Amino acid sequence: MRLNDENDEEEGPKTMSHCSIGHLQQEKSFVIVGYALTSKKVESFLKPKLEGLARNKGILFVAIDQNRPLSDQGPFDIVLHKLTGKEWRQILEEYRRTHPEVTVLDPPDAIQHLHNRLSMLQCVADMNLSDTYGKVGVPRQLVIKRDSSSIPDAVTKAGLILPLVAKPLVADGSAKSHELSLAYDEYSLQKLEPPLVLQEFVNHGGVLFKVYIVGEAIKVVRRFSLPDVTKRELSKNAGVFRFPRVSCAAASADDADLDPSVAELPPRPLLERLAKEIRRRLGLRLFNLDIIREHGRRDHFYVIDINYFPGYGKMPGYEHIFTDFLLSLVQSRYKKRSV
Ligand SMILES: Nc1ncnc2c1ncn2[C@@H]1O[C@H](COP(=O)(O)OP(=O)(O)OP(=O)(O)O)[C@@H](O)[C@H]1O
Ligand SMILES: O=P(O)(O)O[C@H]1[C@H](O)[C@@H](O)[C@H](OP(=O)(O)O)[C@@H](OP(=O)(O)O)[C@H]1O
Ligand SMILES: [Mg+2]
Ligand SMILES: [Mg+2]
Repeated sequence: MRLNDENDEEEGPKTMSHCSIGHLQQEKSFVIVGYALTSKKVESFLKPKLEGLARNKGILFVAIDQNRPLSDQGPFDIVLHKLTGKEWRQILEEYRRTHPEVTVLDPPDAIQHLHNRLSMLQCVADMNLSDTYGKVGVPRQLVIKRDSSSIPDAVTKAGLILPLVAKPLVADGSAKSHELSLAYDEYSLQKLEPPLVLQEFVNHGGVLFKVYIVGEAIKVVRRFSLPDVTKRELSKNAGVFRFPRVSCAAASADDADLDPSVAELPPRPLLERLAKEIRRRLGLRLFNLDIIREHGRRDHFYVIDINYFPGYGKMPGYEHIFTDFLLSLVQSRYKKRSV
């Protein structure tokens, strides 16, 4: 591996056909990052600018062939992945056991926490984060495992306040796991198919904060979100409405003409504490958080979603942040070995 990064000018990527991984590894001149990503993710993340910058910093991205044993490939310094399924998880766990020298980003069992919308937010609830900068919680929520006819009673018993956001319990990256609905009355929820999480909708002025985390680096952007629901609207409407992935759209709300009390970013020290705690508690390094501010309560924040290996392509300056992070991982391993 080459640890200096003084020359980080951007350049187009070179393909691996010109040089073998073994040769580069042998010379210990490159950090080799094996990646197992969907083609959609490769397109949005592994852009020419990232590959070019990485190469100039001594990092090479190499595609993992899922049809060949992982141990026969590489050798890798780092494995980067976002694929689902039990089989892939087992392959990675086995690889981690037999290759402790390789950093797998991130460990599959840690990622599993994010595949269930209840366990995803549990660590934030447990944290009970409250300091001079503000308070961070999660919306009150209820899980419906089966039997949709039980929903109206369950909602009343739990004392949840309408409207509710209904989210599939499983958040595995499938299109279905992103099919969310807003319910104005509990009876209409019987139309939906459990397993579900029913979450109180928190008015937040139609803007949310996406907090991207790459190791210790944090970047926050504003995105458009669902508009507030007024008491009047609630009393006049009934039913359950599917809504699109509004905050996932690449359109940023950073330049929009917004009410300053809505647009003000959450205090940096609060986000740093939150991110650090989630990293520690979940053992994750690559994720983002969706955070909203309760409308009219400057210091009250709610985490509503955590995503593993999100769309970093939409994070400003991700190429520099990501490559620095990869180098820091190798450097810290290197230091550990030489003490
Ligand atoms: N409790 C809530 N209160 C207010 N708005 C909410 C709440 N939960 C979700 N939303 C709105 O719905 C959107 C989608 O919800 P969420 O982020 O949980 O879904 P997702 O499918 O996991 O999204 P992503 O594409 O970020 O993975 C949020 O970005 C936000 O606009
Ligand atoms: O494919 P799944 O596992 O569902 O993950 C998605 C995340 O849930 C989203 O948060 C990502 O979008 P953002 O980076 O806008 O959060 C989204 O980014 P993308 O729109 O670039 O694909 C995905 O990473
Ligand atoms: Mg989200
Ligand atoms: Mg999500």
